[in-house]
Amino acid sequence: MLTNKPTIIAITGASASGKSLFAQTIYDELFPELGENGISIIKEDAYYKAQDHIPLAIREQTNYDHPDAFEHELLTEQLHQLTENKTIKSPVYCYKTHTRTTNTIDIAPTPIILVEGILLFSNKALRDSFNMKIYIDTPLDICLIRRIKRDMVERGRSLDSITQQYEKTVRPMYYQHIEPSKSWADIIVTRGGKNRMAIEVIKAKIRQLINK
Ligand SMILES: Nc1ncnc2c1ncn2[C@@H]1O[C@H](COP(=O)(O)OP(=O)(O)O)[C@@H](O)[C@H]1O
Ligand SMILES: Nc1ccn([C@@H]2O[C@H](COP(=O)(O)O)[C@@H](O)[C@H]2O)c(=O)n1
Repeated sequence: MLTNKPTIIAITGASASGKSLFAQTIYDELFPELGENGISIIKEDAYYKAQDHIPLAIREQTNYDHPDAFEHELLTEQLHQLTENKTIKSPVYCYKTHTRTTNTIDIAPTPIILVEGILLFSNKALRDSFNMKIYIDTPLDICLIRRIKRDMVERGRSLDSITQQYEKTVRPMYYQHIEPSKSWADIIVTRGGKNRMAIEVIKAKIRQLINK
């Protein structure tokens, strides 16, 4: 049971810019002090729309870099529930089948909630849920190299499918929707998930929020 409303910290930026690594590093380094009742991570990717009703070959063509690919209303509603001290059932997404699994994960309210994803600032109601907005600003060519390596190993993709998707949707949507959303950020973090000074600054701010 929380006595104060959670602080919700959004971490956005291009695909493979280092959002997950940045969030996970802050989580791991604060976990010994805060414990599992102190800090949690929510991934925007979990809120990609379910596509069970669409054949797999068609799902492979979906534009996953457009705001309409996400159920942002559900994410906004669930963040609101967390601020009301309620436990949520967060969806679980599968990048191989391009839809949600039948599972959900229970996430209880914690004083600090890190939310990470590519289009967190694209929806006003969602954006207004955040107490702190961080943009990870990594050059797009670096992101592409990281994405190729990651998606081949972790998301079951071929080099051909990664480069086709990159040209068709990932790159254009970055310039249309993600890069302009930088203007909503309170803090811009250069380079990515290993910017040590940025990690220390955010950790210090979180400690201050927890101890006040
Ligand atoms: N600063 C960095 N230096 C080297 N590798 C990085 C750095 N930041 C992230 N990575 C790696 O790049 C890949 C994509 O990073 P990830 O955090 O998953 O990006 P995102 O969540 O923004 O899509 C991962 O394999 C991650 O370990
Ligand atoms: N079925 C899907 C769903 C999403 N993607 C890609 O994931 C990217 C966002 O996730 P990051 O961890 O990289 O931020 C996004 O760029 C989508 O293109 C996908 O390929 N397939």
